[in-house]
Amino acid sequence: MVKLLDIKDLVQKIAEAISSVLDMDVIISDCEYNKIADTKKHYDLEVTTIKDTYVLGKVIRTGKAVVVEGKEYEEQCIKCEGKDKCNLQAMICIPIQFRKKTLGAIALIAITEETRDDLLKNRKNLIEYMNRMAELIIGKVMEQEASNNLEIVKNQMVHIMNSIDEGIITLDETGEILYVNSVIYNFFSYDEDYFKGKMIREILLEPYIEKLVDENTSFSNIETSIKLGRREFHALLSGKPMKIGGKSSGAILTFRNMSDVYNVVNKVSLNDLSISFDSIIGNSSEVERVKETAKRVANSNSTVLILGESGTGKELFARAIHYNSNRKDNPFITLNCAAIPESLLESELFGYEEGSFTGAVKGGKMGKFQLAQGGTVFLDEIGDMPLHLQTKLLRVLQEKTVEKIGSSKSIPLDVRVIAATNKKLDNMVEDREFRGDLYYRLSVIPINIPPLRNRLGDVKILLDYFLAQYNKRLGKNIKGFERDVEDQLLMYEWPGNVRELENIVEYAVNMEKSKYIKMENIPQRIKKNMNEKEAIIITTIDSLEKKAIYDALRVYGNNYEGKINAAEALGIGTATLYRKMKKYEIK
Ligand SMILES: Nc1ncnc2c1ncn2[C@@H]1O[C@H](COP(=O)(O)OP(=O)(O)OP(=O)(O)O)[C@@H](O)[C@H]1O
Repeated sequence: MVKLLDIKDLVQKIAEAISSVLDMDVIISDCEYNKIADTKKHYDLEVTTIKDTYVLGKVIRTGKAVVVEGKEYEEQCIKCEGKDKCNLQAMICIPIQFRKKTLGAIALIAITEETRDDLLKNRKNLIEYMNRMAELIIGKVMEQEASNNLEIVKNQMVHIMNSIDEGIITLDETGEILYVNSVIYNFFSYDEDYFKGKMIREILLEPYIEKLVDENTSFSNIETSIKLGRREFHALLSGKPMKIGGKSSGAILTFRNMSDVYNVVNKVSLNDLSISFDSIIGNSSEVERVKETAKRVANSNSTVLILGESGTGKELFARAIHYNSNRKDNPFITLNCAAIPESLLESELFGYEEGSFTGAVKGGKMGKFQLAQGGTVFLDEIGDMPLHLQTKLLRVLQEKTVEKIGSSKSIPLDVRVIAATNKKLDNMVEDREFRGDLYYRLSVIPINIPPLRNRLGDVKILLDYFLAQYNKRLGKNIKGFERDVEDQLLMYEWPGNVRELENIVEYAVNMEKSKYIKMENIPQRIKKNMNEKEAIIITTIDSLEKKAIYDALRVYGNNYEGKINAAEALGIGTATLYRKMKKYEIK
């Protein structure tokens, strides 16, 4: 609530205006007995504070007007200790009221006989006139209140705009900058006034902004940069026209700092996939060795090429390398080169500008390299990358910059590349299916993950690990595998490597109702594998030889000529045949 004290100067002016028109003195008090105005024209009593014992005090207390016809008639005056110094002849005192509350009072004081007579004669008109003056004061109070409220709202708006993470610039309908929030001016270490009054095109020349200002066309998420001096604010820009009462009144631009965009990406990719080397299970010397190499190179920026069959854990290693490097707080972005149609792969990798091809999304798109800024790009199945993109990838790796499709602007990159494949890249290089120069560029640090069948010693620990994992996930308490099940799993060759093992455990834990996993919950192919082994009857070389001789003699006959032909068919000499027939007792 605004107080009269807040508009003291104005109230004093009103008091002086009344005083000079009527040639009387005016004193105005607020409801807290502060003297707000005093014309001091003829009045002798030095009023510094208003006392509630004064007539003014009484009017404030009661909210009712008082007319004093002379000091000797008014109780307040009779009791007043300053009455001897007071040359008051008559007075009209009215309350200033607003929303049924008394905000103060106005006293009109006549000092001379002449003005006393005037005052008393015209008391009705004067009270009316003073009421108008009180209304004028109230009007000013309301104005002040509205302007205070406006100021509060404005301050709140500025506070809100400065507390959000996005940069904001507001424009008038000609494109002149009205307001810039702290994200923008702090970034450039300028103060707000540097921007105010400039035309937006002086700091940012974008066709979208021209269209926004001229045609009220909104846009969103355009990648752009404001360059001032040596600093560059790299952002995703959106713009919306502002309308007040249906009338166009400028526009608002919002800038999402690219590093914040990357952080969001990072948070998404961090969700549940941040892993350490400890979550790579295996105690075979092969796995230990690979882990050791990966740990050692984690903090280097060199490109890593991970080779290994499908399901051996290539992506797991790539993640462990990233999350154990000093890039761990930045994004880990994966792209499976085999899973994306060739036509889309290029734009997924490098991004594109709006309108660069049919079907391009409005506003363009950032490629994986850009999204991984400061972090790591994992290019899975790199062996499936088409040759023309291999050339482009090589350029990106060498120049450490990327150009979006349809743009000639180079964006500097700080990205580490980890590539992986289950193909024999060296053979592909020989067959000219993979560029040799890219192969050498990628395989600065080669890491070979051996297939599970070459480290069957890891199977037991992996089975126990995944059993515990799926018990936890599925809320079960399966203690282990029945003896014959475990024997079979330990002997299986795992063509699908760890992924296959994990899937088998997941299935079994899902299906098993007892405390130990039984044979019936193990896929047929593993049992088949075993059955096939069991069905093979291993025979000795001698018995095979005996059978071959026997069969040949049955075909060619056991006479002299038959034996010559049989020996020839068996690929041995006739003498040898006679010797072996003797040995095997074939008559
Ligand atoms: N040593 C390991 N310890 C724990 N889990 C593993 C291990 N190796 C692989 N896995 C798990 O096996 C599954 C397959 O691993 P991953 O995807 O890393 O293999 P990949 O070699 O990249 O496969 P692909 O070539 O098919 O992409 C994942 O669920 C992974 O967590």
